[in-house]
Amino acid sequence: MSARNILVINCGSSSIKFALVNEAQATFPLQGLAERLGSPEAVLHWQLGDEKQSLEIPGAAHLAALEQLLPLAQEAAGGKIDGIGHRVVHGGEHFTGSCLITDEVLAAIRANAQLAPLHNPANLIGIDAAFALFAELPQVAVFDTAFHQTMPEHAYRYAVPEFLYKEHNVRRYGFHGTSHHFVSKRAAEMTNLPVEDSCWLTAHLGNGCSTCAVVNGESRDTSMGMTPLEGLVMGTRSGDVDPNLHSYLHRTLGWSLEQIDRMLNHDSGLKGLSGLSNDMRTLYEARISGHPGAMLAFEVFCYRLAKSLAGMACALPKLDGLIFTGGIGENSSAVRSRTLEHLKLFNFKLDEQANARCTRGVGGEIQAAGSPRVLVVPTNEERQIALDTLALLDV
Ligand SMILES: Nc1ncnc2c1ncn2[C@@H]1O[C@H](COP(=O)(O)OP(=O)(O)O)[C@@H](O)[C@H]1O
Ligand SMILES: CC(=O)OP(=O)(O)O
Ligand SMILES: [Mg+2]
Repeated sequence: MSARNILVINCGSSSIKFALVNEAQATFPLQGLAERLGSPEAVLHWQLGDEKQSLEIPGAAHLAALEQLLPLAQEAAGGKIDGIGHRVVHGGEHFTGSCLITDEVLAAIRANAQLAPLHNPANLIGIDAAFALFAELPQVAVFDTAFHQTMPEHAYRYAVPEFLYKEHNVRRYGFHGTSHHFVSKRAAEMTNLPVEDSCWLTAHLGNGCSTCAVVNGESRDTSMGMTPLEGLVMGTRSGDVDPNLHSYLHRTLGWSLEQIDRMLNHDSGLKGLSGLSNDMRTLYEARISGHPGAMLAFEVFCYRLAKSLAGMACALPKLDGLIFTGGIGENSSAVRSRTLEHLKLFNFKLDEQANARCTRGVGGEIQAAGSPRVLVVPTNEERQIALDTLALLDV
């Protein structure tokens, strides 16, 4: 049997990420596809226009993009795609692992759309488009939430009346599980520690940001909650605010729930604090030239991240290393450095040369001699999705 090709589709709220993975090689040569779309990267990031980054998401734009992309992907794979893996953000309590997509699975994903309104509807567009074009291929859903189903009840329950959990699914789920899982496994490999006897704090810092405590290969706690809004400061999301903010804004300003949701999900975070941008690269430049909003956004981001990591440490019996990943975690030596300055009690110290070297896909250990281990580990959610898909094609 020749090595199989897996197409990975990650339809996000404002972008479609896309990869082709061949089981015999770490990266699939995507030249054909990359050239046709004018991108030299192996994992293509197809950004939808800025004007589309809103709640009124343009199903049509996602669909149109996929209708153009999928045939090109098939061509790039030499006409042979053996399975399709989809990132699905919210699987609720229903899914503790990846699974083949059936009608029942699709119904369960639709039922969870309320809990991840920015993500699940976009994920469903990807699945529908792939079924329309490749009806005969097995398709697999890989859930952001599945890795966190090992959290103990004291970590996943909110202190609200029990019936809200039992009858209405109100609990913490956690997200970015594919990434936290991938980087913690990879960190164990990089340090020659057995996955089943190693403990990590992970910080996934992309557009969405979350921390996780990983004990012996399992998630024990994470900063995101019922939806991907809880926890850290993110690109456009506020992270934690006082839950009374909703009623306060409603009573004092007359804002509707939709307005408040929109403000917290789209107009807050780095963008709201800086008044400038949700992009850490822009904020970095602006901060150097003294932009007060950019300086404040950077400081709040790093302090809140440090505070979350310190909290996550409660779930660990020991610490083998702190891992930075995601676009910001992998590239911003300034964020890594400033965050660790807030964690003095942990004795973290960085080797600033090693810290500066870790960017653009270069990972490694960055702590100074004698400090607890700190690693930069490039994440690869697409590869983990491909591996899960291959495993399900075998059963
Ligand atoms: N060189 C860099 N320095 C600082 N931040 C960076 C750099 N490259 C990318 N980023 C940041 O990474 C974030 C996007 O991360 P990414 O993991 O690609 O997001 P997504 O959640 O969409 O997968 C953006 O805030 C971007 O500014
Ligand atoms: C769950 C989540 O926040 O995902 P992303 O970072 O892709 O927005
Ligand atoms: Mg991401």
